[in-house]
Amino acid sequence: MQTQQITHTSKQIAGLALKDVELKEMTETCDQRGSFTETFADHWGSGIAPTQWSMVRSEAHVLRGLHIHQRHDEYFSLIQGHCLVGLHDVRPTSPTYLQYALYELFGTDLKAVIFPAGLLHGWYFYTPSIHLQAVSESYNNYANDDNLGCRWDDPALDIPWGISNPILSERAARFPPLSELLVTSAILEV
Ligand SMILES: Cc1cn([C@H]2C[C@H](O)[C@@H](COP(=O)(O)OP(=O)(O)O[C@H]3O[C@H](C)C(=O)[C@H](O)[C@H]3O)O2)c(=O)[nH]c1=O
Repeated sequence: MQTQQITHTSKQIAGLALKDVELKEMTETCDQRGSFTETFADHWGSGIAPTQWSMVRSEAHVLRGLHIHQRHDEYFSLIQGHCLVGLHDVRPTSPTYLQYALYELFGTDLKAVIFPAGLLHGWYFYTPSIHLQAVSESYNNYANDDNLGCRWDDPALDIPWGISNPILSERAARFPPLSELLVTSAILEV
């Protein structure tokens, strides 16, 4: 059995270890045909029970988010490309409330960021990329009433993205600052 030679390591590059957030390592087993990697298994005990899996392609310089969901947990794994995953904790009862975490992921070092409801999250892609995403509540259920967001570059988030003028969706370009999101939503009352 061979394992993939890792040239770039997917890891947290800034911020704190946020409560209940996991960077899950995977084992890519290689042979002469290619490789095989388990990307999720119930027995990992990761604390998320996915009800929907999605595969997402992104162009270079795209930033998706920041979004917040108050009911569902989420799983993110980069399969191909190079990206950043930014998180900001807005759970008032969390010991890491209002702290952030920033991860740099490479498709050549498969890892998953798994995080609970109540964390603002977004992903930036340096190169054309493909990622897997899983949620514990399906989009057809949460889209209309649990899908808020805030500006990705609000200084109050503290996230050191190190990028400028990413490509956003029209909706994300209109997102309010964090302070407005916290006031206009019920996040502070959770
Ligand atoms: C999320 C989703 C979207 N869609 C459709 C709806 C739109 O026509 C299109 C793009 O959706 P959206 O602009 O919401 O996608 P993102 O901005 O990439 O949102 C995603 O990334 C951020 C960071 C998140 O937190 C969202 O939960 C996550 O799914 O795909 C679906 O058909 N199913 C889905 O589950």
